[in-house]
Amino acid sequence: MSESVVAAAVGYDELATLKLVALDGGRSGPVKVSCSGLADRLGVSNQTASRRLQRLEEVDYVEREVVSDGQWITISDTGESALRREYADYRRIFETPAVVVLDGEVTGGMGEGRHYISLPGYMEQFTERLGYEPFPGTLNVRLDDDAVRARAGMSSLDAVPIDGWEDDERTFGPATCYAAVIEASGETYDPVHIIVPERTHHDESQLEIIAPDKLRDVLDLADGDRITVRVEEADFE
Ligand SMILES: Cc1cc2nc3c(=O)[nH]c(=O)nc-3n(C[C@H](O)[C@H](O)[C@H](O)COP(=O)(O)O)c2cc1C
Ligand SMILES: Nc1ccn([C@@H]2O[C@H](COP(=O)(O)OP(=O)(O)O)[C@@H](O)[C@H]2O)c(=O)n1
Ligand SMILES: [Mg+2]
Repeated sequence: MSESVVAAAVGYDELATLKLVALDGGRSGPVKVSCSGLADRLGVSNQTASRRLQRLEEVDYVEREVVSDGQWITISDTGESALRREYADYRRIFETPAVVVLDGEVTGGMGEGRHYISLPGYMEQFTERLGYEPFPGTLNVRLDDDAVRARAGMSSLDAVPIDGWEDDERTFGPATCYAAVIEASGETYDPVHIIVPERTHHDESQLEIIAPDKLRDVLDLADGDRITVRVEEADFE
């Protein structure tokens, strides 16, 4: 039987039964199951529990050996795959993705990024903590609506903190950097970092990027060009 036919043939009742067999250890080898015990846990009659086990055997999700006081059940690779599909669904529901992909378009800013990035109080930290001296400025990206929502996922990813500091006249706020890769003009470029200054005049819809090079030059970017910024757990050094 093909995988798609099997998937359609087994409903959630059978999957719940398979899950209990797995919890009892059926994934790693034969596990002794009594129909009445299983029926109690599922809240169904003995007959129904027995029918579900038969069904799981018919679609090759389990192998069974019926003995006088119960049955020995082993979950097959196909059965395990079915459980893993459920597992993947729950991971999608509960786990924050380890990759955040943000799409948007290149835009001009207020012309202040250059000033801030050049300040020695920041530049020394960038060089030491990011491993490169950034081009003086921030490439600004106006994020698409769904990217504005997706950027919240960045908070669970690895970040490089940049500390606030002060000179004789004023204080400078801290910032957070996220290692990223950008894709634009059909090319991939890294390392870059998204920089999120704690004090900023931009709202969530704008992303600022720093990199060793002037990205407009190396990637031939102009205002309005599409760009993808991919933030991952991994270190891109
Ligand atoms: C590293 C860094 C530190 C910043 N610190 C401050 C700050 O202390 N106070 C402030 O008003 N804005 C600060 N800003 C934010 C800028 O004022 C502004 O919001 C933004 O970076 C301007 O970028 P743009 O010229 O690309 O539009 C900082 C920006 C960067 C990149
Ligand atoms: N790594 C970088 C940083 C900035 N830039 C560009 O360099 C210029 C100076 O950056 P900025 O942040 O002071 O200027 P705006 O973003 O405010 O326009 C802008 O045109 C940025 O788009 C770049 O191409 N690559
Ligand atoms: Mg900028």
